[in-house]
Amino acid sequence: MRISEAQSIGNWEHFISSGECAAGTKPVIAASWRRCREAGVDPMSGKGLQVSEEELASRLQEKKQLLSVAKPVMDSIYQIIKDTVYAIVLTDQDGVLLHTVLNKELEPECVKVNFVEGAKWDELSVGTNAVGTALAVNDAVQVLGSEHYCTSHHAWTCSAAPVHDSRGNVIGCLDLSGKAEDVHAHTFGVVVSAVSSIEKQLHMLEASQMMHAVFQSMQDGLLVIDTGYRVRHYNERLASIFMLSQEQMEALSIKELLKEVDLESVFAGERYLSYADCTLTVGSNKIDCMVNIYPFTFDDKILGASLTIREAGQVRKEVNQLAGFKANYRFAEVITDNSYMQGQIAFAQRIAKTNCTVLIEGESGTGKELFAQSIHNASLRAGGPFIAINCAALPKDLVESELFGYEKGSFTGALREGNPGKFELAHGGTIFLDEIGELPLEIQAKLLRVLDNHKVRRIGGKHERTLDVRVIAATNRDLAEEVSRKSYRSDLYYRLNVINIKLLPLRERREDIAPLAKLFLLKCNRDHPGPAKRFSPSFLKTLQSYEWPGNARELQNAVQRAYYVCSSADITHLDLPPARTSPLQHTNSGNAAVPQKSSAESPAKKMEQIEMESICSALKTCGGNAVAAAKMLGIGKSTIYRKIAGYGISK
Ligand SMILES: Nc1ncnc2c1ncn2[C@@H]1O[C@H](COP(=O)(O)OP(=O)(O)OP(=O)(O)O)[C@@H](O)[C@H]1O
Repeated sequence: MRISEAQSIGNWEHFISSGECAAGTKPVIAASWRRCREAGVDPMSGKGLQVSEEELASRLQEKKQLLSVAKPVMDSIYQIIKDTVYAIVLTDQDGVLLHTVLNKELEPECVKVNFVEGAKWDELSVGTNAVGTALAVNDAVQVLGSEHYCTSHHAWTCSAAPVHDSRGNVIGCLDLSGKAEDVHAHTFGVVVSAVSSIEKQLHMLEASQMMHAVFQSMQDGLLVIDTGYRVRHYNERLASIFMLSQEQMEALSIKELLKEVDLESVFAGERYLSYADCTLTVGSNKIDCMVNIYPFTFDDKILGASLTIREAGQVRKEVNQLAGFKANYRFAEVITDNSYMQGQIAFAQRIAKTNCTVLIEGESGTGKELFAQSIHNASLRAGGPFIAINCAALPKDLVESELFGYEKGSFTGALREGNPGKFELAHGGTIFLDEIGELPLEIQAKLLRVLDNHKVRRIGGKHERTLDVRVIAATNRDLAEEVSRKSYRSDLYYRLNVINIKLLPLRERREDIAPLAKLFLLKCNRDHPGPAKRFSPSFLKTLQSYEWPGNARELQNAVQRAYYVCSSADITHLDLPPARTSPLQHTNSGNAAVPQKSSAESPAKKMEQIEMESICSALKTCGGNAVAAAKMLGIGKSTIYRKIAGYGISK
């Protein structure tokens, strides 16, 4: 119940003289008076304490966001009360006035008690007052006339409520102060509801800033459009994917951009659309992207859609990293004591830095892929993918789609979304086309076009994609010979053969047998726990006397096999399979992948017999699976296919 003004003054005088609170003093006021008395506040003073200009500037800066939200609210309150003698004041959490909106009539009164911007109105400075007390008790407070601790404020009536941030911390205080005789029952309610509106807006601002940060920090491009196909929001990542300025982004034609996408069905109410692979049109640019589309609703009505857009190149880069499409070997790991091979390494190191197409010739297992990987790793595109593809291992009718990709529905069996080819996957890196001699003639023409203009058109595709891919091809066939027999396109051969590297078979660089064998043993010892094994002189001698038609790969497998078979620390010739212990004559053939034909009695003939039998038995063990059989024998896939055909073995 409200007490009379006279009674209220009596209560104040009683407290000031005795320190006792008379009955009828509001508890919140009584508690404040006691705090003020204890702190030694002078009841005869009551002037706001002015902070320095620098301090005020820094406090204003700190409360920029609060001010931006509170000022319009204060202005709209002022519009309602402008004909009354009132001041609307915003302070920070320490009670320092940051912003005031007031009726001119009140100005002199405010100046008298220093109720102006930059003055501090906490309890300690000016005793009980709505701002100071609301901040002290963290609650909305109304202080009427002589409830103020200092006599100079007894002509005032003030209502104030603290403002909180989203975590509940007090960050300021809103106050409505006027003449005591103008006291109005609704003032307190106005302050409380204005503060609640300020707090809600602050929370929304915080949430929207959080959303903005999430938006901008996304690795994907984000685009929000409305059902009228207008751009509503986008993040910087998207502008950088599209390579557009802010103005260009805002003027973007969504219909043109998303002409491949069925937006109508999104707006018609389908929940979600996912385009695994989609070409976006930005002006004259075509950008391959992965696009997800999610509609957004308000009051159950679809207002638009949000799109997440990832550059296909970026996705592929990540997939390449995860799937291990990278080159492991470097030139430092290529072992050779042969001077010709050392020259080839030096040459390959030099040309690695260029973007030239390279053709590596050599028998199976001589280290062609090792060279290709080393060239990639020594090149400027070492950070990009290294995609190896064996042209001989691909079914003829799939070579084109594997190399160049296909669009959705381009042929029976094509994936719904379409698929990028190996050339696209190699964008920014190197493609290694092994067994290039096996490429069907019609694909040779298409490959030639790609090499000439660096553009790829997927099967069923409408546009060409420009790619940055270095091509390294390899063959164990004599391509020049194939060209002269017209079974290989001469133009493609010359286009591939810009840089030529020839690798010698192992039998023509026998000095490499021992170092390579030692390297392979070192790897075995490193990969297996337990005491290290070593070669006996008899083992190395036997290795030297063998022809190694499967070259380094065959040697590697022979060493690995011996390592596993050998039960002691010394690996001897007895740990080699019988074929490797029967010495062969040197054939001295430069590119002989298939053993040379000779008389029925020759050791080479015997070797062929052994080889054929080994292949048959491996095929039998592997249920006719040539790839598994090749693995078992330690020879390349293409080698086994060639030998199966050469010996006329039926799987
Ligand atoms: N000079 C070398 N130094 C170290 N390792 C080698 C060397 N040459 C070949 N190797 C090893 O031999 C194996 C076969 O090499 P690679 O796969 O490069 O041969 P390739 O000529 O590409 O064979 P294919 O034509 O059958 O595909 C690999 O494990 C490789 O590491």
